[in-house]
Amino acid sequence: MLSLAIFAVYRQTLVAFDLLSVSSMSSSQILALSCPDRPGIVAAVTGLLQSAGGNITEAQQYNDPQSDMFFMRVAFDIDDPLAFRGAFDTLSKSFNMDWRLRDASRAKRVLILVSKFDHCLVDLLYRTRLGELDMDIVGIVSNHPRDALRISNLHGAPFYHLPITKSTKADQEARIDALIEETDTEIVVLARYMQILSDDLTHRLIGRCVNIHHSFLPGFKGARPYHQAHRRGVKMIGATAHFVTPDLDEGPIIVQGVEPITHADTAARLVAKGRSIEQRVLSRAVKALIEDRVFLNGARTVVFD
Ligand SMILES: Nc1nc2c(c(=O)[nH]1)N[C@@H](CN(C=O)c1ccc(C(=O)N[C@@H](CCC(=O)O)C(=O)O)cc1)CN2
Repeated sequence: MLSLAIFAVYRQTLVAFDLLSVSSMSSSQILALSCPDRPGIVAAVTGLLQSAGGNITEAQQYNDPQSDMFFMRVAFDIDDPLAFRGAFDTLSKSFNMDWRLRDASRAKRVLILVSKFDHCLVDLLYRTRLGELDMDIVGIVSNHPRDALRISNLHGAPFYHLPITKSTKADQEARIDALIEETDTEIVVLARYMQILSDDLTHRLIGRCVNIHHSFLPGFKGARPYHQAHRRGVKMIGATAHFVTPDLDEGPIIVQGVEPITHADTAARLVAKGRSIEQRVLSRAVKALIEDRVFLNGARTVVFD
């Protein structure tokens, strides 16, 4: 009886090590690609994955009939991602693909910029602490000194107070630019950052800088959108997370959200009601970006749920 028990423990140990050895070999990868549409793209990608021993865990694709562009996102487990990368690089050339492949276990490096209103910053930090947002916050930049420092310390993220005046705007932005390079930032989040970024910087951040605008764009662009909406007598207010481009508040839209309001709501009430919409919309957009679910499609986007 004892020998049976010992054998059972021995067998379980072997199984555990075997599982460990297998799981230590395979890694989870995310492949995101776009290319001119043509027949055979999915077959070619999935066929290469199968021949490389990849196991697909999630896949979405979309062909835009207007732009005639094809978009695909594949999550998969594979033992040798480097070998697959080499083979896929060859395949991608025959389809003129724009693609990226990364290890899903590596959190994206994100820099957050904030000004006076920090409700979106607080929400992003909280959702990161919960594990809802799997991102590596490499720094928090504020041009206002007040609460952002205390909040950053709570999260343990490096805080950079970069004040700005009319005469120091260019220098201040140069320091942000340097920080993006030094920290190897992948995504820049403007969490109610109330400074217009230069054309040069926005061009260099195309497709990886997101802003939360506190209106349902294209309505009420520019400053004080809630007050504009109140004067217009709207019955819905909203928020829009969009890519940042040189054209203020015109960037491709990633996520939007709305809430009803009534005739009795003052402009201040709209500001208060809007905070939770902004938080919800920006966090959804950041989650989509860090999970490689967002694709630029001309002036629009493709966002895979
Ligand atoms: N190049 C871009 N920069 C920014 C964008 C954008 O789409 N393209 N979005 C804005 C956010 N924003 C509205 O959501 C916004 C921010 C700031 C201003 C503005 O007039 N700022 C003044 C300074 C105001 C101040 O000091 O309080 C300025 O920069 O001269 C308008 C709209 C973020 N940046």
